[in-house]
Amino acid sequence: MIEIINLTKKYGSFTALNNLNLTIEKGSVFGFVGPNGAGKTTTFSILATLLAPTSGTAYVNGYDVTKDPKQVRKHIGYMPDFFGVYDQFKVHEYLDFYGASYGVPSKERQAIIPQLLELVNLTDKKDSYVDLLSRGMKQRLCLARSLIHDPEVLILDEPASGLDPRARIEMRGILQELKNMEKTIIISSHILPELSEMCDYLGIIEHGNLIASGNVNQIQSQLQANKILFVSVKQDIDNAIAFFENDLNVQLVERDDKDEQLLHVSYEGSDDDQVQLLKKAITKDIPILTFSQKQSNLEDIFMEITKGEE
Ligand SMILES: Nc1ncnc2c1ncn2[C@@H]1O[C@H](COP(=O)(O)OP(=O)(O)OP(=O)(O)O)[C@@H](O)[C@H]1O
Repeated sequence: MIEIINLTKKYGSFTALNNLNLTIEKGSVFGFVGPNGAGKTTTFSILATLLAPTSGTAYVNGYDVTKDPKQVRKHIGYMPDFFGVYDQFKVHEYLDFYGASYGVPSKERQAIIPQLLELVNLTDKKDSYVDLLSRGMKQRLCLARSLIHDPEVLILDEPASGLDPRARIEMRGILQELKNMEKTIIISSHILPELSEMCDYLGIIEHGNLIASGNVNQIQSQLQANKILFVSVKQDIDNAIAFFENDLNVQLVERDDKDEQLLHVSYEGSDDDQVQLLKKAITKDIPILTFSQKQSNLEDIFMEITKGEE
C-alpha cells in the first residue's frame, strides 16, 4: 500500500509537485498520467527514497519514505525512466549482481533468476551480453532487476517509453502477470490509453497538481465539465433549437455539419435534469427522432486539458 500525504517538492522557487495526496491500495494498479514535466518522475523519486520532499511525506507499506528509507527500499522495486546497464555483464550475471546488492542469498538468486527471466521472456537471452539486447529487451531486463528481491510494491516510471507497438504489448502482458501476483503497482506514462486499459485507478497530474483521480468513469466526469447531447428531430429544427436554448442547463446548441436534422447540445445538468428535459421536449411536441449522449473519449479530454503542455 502507498499513502502520499500533502507531498510538495520545490526546486528553488519552482514548485514541481504541489500538495499531492493519494492512496494506492494493496494489490491495485495505479496509473499516473501527465504530460512531460508534470511531476511524475519527481513523485516517483521521492517514493523511491532518492529525493527528499520539501514538505509532506509518503508511506510505503507503513514505512515513512523520509524517516525509514532502508525499510522502504526493501519493500519497493523501482524502475527509473532512464537507467544504465552494465554492458560487460551477461543477462543472468546482471541479475545476479543486483540480487547480491540487495542481499538476496546465492541459493535464492539461483532459484529466482530463471523465474524472472521466464516472466520477462528473456530465458533465451540469459547468456547474451546486456549490451547486445534490443531496447525492449533492456526495458524488460530492468523490470526483472526491480523484482529481484521480490518486493510487494513496484514503482515503474514510463516502462513502455520508446518501445515499438509489439514490445509495448509484451510489456502490458508482463504487467498483467505482475498484477495477477497481487503486487501493488504505480506506473507512469504520458500516453493515457496505454494506462487506462491496464490500471484499476488513474491519477492525472498537470503542473504538479493532481487534477483528477479515480477509475476511468470518475476521471471522465471530473474532467468533463459539460456533456454533449445528440438530438435529432424529424422537422422544425429551428423550433427545436429555440426550445433547447431556453433551458437553463444548456450552454450551447449547434447544428451538425453534415446531418441537417441533428443538433449538438452542450449540457451541464444532472442525469435527472436530462430526463426532465426529454419529457418536457415531448410535451412541447418537439418531434424527437433520437436523443443520446456523446460517448466522450478519455484521451480527447486529456489532450484538451493538457494542450500546449508538451
Ligand atoms: N533537479 C531539478 N531542478 C530543477 N527543476 C527540476 C529538477 N528536476 C525536475 N525539475 C522540473 O520539475 C518539473 C517536473 O519534472 P518531472 O521530471 O517530475 O516531470 P515528469 O512528469 O516526470 O516529466 P517527463 O514525462 O518529461 O519525465 C519539470 O518542470 C522539471 O523541469
